[in-house]
Amino acid sequence: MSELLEEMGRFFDRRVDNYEKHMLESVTDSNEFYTETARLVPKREDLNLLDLGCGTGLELDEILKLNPTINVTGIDLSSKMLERLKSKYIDKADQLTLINGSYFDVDFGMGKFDSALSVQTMHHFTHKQKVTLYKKIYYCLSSDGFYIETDYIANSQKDEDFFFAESKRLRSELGLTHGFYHIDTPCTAENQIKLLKSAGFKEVKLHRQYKNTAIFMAKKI
Ligand SMILES: C[S@@+](CC[C@H](N)C(=O)[O-])C[C@H]1O[C@@H](n2cnc3c(N)ncnc32)[C@H](O)[C@@H]1O
Repeated sequence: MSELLEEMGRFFDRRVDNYEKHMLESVTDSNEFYTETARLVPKREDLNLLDLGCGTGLELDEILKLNPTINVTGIDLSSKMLERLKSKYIDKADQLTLINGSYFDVDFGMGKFDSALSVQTMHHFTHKQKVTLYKKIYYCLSSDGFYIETDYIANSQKDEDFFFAESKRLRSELGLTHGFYHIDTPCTAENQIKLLKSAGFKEVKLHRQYKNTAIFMAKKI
């Protein structure tokens, strides 16, 4: 496989050692969006949270400070990222269920979670893939549950179109017809809201927008 596009899990497996340093020191506004995301998670005893693309747990570092009794199901394609997360929280092992797989394939169940969230992982998928996934998230939430998405966003439709065209061009040049590869295809905040609403979420708000990252809150009812 050309190094131009790396398979998603392998991309993060290979970068695990420098991952947290990179996110915390080089990604614009990361000093704010992790803490703000954590602030939105309800503070209730024994809350059940689904974390999609949990990685090494940067958002969980903040969430666990505020919600020490939280139960987290974390799903990630990269086994190395999950190993790192596990080693950080040996003392919280009974609160963490870690699943090495794709959140497109893993069954989330029905009404099992009080909240779901994803941080910096959804900007790799098409509109159609996202709506399919958002429907799964919708069904796995309890009736008063909500989904928080913190993600890299495109600042205009022109930028979004450019990212998707580049992804299509590279995939076509490399003959990649399926599978997840690491290439950024962020959507505008407006499109994100439309996609979440079309999956069934009743109230979708842009909670906060930073330079290249936005936090969305999508309520089930
Ligand atoms: C940029 S990292 C974000 C990790 C963590 N949420 C954070 O903010 O530090 C993106 C993560 O999403 C995971 N990921 C990407 N696509 C995935 C998929 N289809 N299923 C599960 N995990 C996925 C990657 O393996 C990676 O760990």
